[in-house]
Amino acid sequence: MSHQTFTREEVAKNNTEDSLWFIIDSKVYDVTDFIDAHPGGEFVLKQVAGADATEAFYNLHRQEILQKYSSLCIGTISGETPKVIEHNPGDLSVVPYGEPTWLTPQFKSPYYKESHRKLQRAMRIFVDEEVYPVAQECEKDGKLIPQDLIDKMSKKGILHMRIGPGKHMHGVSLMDGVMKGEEFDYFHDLIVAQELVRANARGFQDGNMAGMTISLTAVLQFANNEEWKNKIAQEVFSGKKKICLAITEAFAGSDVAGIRTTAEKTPDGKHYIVNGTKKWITNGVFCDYFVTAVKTDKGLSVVLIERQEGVETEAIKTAYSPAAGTTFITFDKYGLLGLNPLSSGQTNEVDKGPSRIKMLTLHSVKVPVENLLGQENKGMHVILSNFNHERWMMVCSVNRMSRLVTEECLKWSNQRLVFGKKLTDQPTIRQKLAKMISHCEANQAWLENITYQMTLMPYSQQATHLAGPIGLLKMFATRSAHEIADEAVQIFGGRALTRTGMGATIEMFHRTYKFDAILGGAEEILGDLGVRQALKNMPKSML
Ligand code: HEM
Repeated sequence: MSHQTFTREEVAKNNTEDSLWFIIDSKVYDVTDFIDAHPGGEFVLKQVAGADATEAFYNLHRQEILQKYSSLCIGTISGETPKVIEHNPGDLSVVPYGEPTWLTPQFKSPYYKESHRKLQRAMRIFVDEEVYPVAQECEKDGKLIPQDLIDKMSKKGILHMRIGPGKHMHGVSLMDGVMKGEEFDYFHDLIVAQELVRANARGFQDGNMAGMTISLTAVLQFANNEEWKNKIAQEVFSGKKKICLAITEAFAGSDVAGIRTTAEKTPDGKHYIVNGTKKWITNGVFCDYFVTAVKTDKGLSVVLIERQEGVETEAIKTAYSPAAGTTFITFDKYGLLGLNPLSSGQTNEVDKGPSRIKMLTLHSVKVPVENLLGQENKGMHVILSNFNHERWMMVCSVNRMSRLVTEECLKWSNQRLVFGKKLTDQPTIRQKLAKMISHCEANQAWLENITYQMTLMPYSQQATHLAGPIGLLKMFATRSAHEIADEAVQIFGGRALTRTGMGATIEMFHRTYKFDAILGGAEEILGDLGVRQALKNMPKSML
């Protein structure tokens, strides 16, 4: 920005098409060459030529637009200081309730130590500078996450952190030495999950290695060969290979026991031959490894299948961006013929429109028996073992996104003028905001309480005591998301229905919050789980 200063009289003289200036927040903008390109049209700009357009501008745009178009700014009004607060990478929100209580200067929290604060700050800067711009682009174009960003995350230990605390963190330096992997606990885990959500792109959010967070854990906990386990873990943590969880099928969603994909042992007992299909597999379109639930002779088993002959992946069109890489998978020894065989590393693009499906068609899915995870026919234990962490992570994310939406509503209703008044002057709008804030705060407080219990319990005890509360919390968090999405649309009106402009975040949230209400266990199933677990602990005697 130029440091030239002008008087308001000088600006007023530049009020024609040949020289069109105006003032926004004591800064002078020369939009003469921008008139034709302005998405809101030239007419509105001519109406404020030479004048102070601050109120008109903030009634229609967000602050970031001025940062993006900063080259239009030619100086400031002499003797005046801009009032609008600009957001810099790493900054905390100054909007009330824009951050959870522990990040609000006036409040204290018993849960967070210095290492949590340091990690939060480092993650915030990384997300603002590196993840956000990529996420926005991928979300828009339907592109898959670029390898370059995966490499950066790997170097900072973010891929390690996303699996949660554990032995895999030992010896890992996090965020260029901000803390040691050994110190990493579930509150650090919560921070990583909530900061990543701020990239504000729901499809990309899942495309950003969500598959790994729910599948690599099975390899780390249940691999039957230490050397093989370390090889897979090393490949995935370095970002060279991608892994996902393949459980659900057209025939089996929350009712995992209903899966129909079969794994038959070869006569020599050295391999399984896998046949079947898997649906809604997050990241499947670009993965090298699939942690797959299969039916073996006497029950369920879990095997790691490598992308190979007979594995075919096909992107599914969903309500959110193809950046998520949601997949339909076929394990078929006959496969489909005549389609382009592509290796996962060859493309980071999913076409849009009718031809956007990329298939990987190879032949014969032969899985070495060494790839069995846990014991044969005891796969249910493997599958269930990660559900709690997955659901807890989803609560971290959906609640942070709900907060972001609430923050957007607070900002918008405080700047938008309707009938000559701010939206916040209307009691009905304040009621909506009250409801949204309360849902965010209630969920975060419950989440932190459960997280604290997690820090004190080994994983086996978490399954016994926390599966129910986590189920109930996830149900509540997604019911809250439903309420928040609904109220946010009413506050933003027509702008909540367009994918660009002021209401873009609201439109995306309203279109996609249901992913969280379904994935990882549907609301109804989780509510039921929570109550059934509580009933199990009811005293036997009459009360
Ligand atoms: C440097 C100054 C300005 C820039 C860089 C700018 C840029 C933009 C951009 C990028 C949009 C697309 C919507 C969005 O992303 O939010 C937009 C929309 C719009 N702009 Fe501007 N604008 C400027 C000043 C103004 C002023 C002073 C007015 C009115 C007096 C105005 C009126 C509008 C209108 C009516 C729309 C359509 C908004 C809607 O339907 O929601 N713009 N502008």
